[in-house]
Amino acid sequence: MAESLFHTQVSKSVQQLALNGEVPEGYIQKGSDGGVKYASAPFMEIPLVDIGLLTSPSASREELEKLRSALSSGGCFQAINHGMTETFLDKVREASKQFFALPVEEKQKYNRQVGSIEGYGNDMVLSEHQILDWTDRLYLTVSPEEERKLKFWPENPEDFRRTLHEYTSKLHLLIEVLLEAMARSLNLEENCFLNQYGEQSLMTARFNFYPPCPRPDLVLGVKPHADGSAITILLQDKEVEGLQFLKDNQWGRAPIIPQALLINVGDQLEIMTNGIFKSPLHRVVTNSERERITVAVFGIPKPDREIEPAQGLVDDTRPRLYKKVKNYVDLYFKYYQLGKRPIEAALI
Ligand SMILES: O=C(O)CCC(=O)C(=O)O
Ligand SMILES: [Fe+2]
Repeated sequence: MAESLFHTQVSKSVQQLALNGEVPEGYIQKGSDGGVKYASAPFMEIPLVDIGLLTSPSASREELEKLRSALSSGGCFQAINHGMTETFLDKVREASKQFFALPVEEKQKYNRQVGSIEGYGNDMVLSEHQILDWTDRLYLTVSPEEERKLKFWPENPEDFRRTLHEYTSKLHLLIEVLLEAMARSLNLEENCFLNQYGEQSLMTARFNFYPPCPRPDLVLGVKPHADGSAITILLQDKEVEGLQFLKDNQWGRAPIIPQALLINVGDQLEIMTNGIFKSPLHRVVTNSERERITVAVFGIPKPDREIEPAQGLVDDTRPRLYKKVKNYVDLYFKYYQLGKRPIEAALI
C-alpha cells in the first residue's frame, strides 16, 4: 500500500495511523499518568463572561469582577455575546473540517518544512524523549498581514482563506477589548497591557485535528502544557469533548458551549499581571469513537518587545515575580525541550 512509502512513524500523519488502527510506541504515555482513564475526569465549571457587558460603561463593574475572578483562579472563561454569530463560528468549523477531510496528497501541498513551525504536519519533534501528541495540525501566522505565508494557506475549501481572514480580524478586535477590560478589572489604566502588547502584535492560528484513537487510555491528543501566548482563543468542536484544565491539582473537563469562545490566559499575560492571572495547564484526551477538530488562535506580543509585570501590580505585599522578557516564544520552545515549564525561565 501507499503507506509503505512513508518509512518512519513520525512522517505518517496521525490520520493515516488511525486509518490503519496503529498506535506506535512513540505515542504511548509512560509517566505516572500512563494507564489512567483520562476521560473520566469530572466536569469543570468555567465561568461565562458577557463581552457586551464588559464594554458598556454602566453595566460593566460586575462583569469585570467576574472576569478578574475567573482569570485569577482557573485562568479561563467562556466568552459569550462576543459579536460573532453561531452560524459564522460554524463556518469556521466547517472550513477546518473540509480541509482535514481532503485527500492526504492534497494536504501535503501545505506540508511544514524542516526547521519551521508553519504549515501542515503532526506533532513537532523537539526532543528525542518526547511522547508524541495524537494530532495533525495546520499552523499559520495570520497577523501582521505582511507576515502571512500564503503558500501554507489552503485554497481548498474555496472559502478557507476568506473565512480565516474574517475570523481573525474579528478576534483581533476582541483581543483589544479583552486586554482593556483585563486592565480595568485590576484597576489599572486601560492601555496598560495593550501598550506592552504592541500594535504590531502577532496572531497565529492552529487548526487541531484529533482522529479517533484505538488506545485513549494510553494516548493524549495534546500533552499537559500552558500556552506561550498572552491570550488564547479556542473554538471548540461542537460535539466532541476532549479538553481538560488542571485546577487545584485536579483535571476537569471543559464543557462545550457551541456559541462560546473559550479564552485562556497564556504565560505572557501571567508575566504582565505579575502572576495575578494564571496561565492554566491543560491537555487534550483522545477517544476511540469520533474525530475532534478545534481552532486555537494565539495572541502574542510583538516578539521584539520587552514584557514585564505592570508597575501597578507590584508592591510590598506583592513583590515582583517575573523578570523582563523578550521573544518569549523562543524561550518557550527551548524550555519545553528540556521538559520544564517555560514560565520558570522568567521567574526572578
Ligand atoms: O484542542 C484543544 O482543545 C486545545 C488545543 C491547545 O491546547 C493548543 O492548541 O494549545
Ligand atoms: Fe494550549
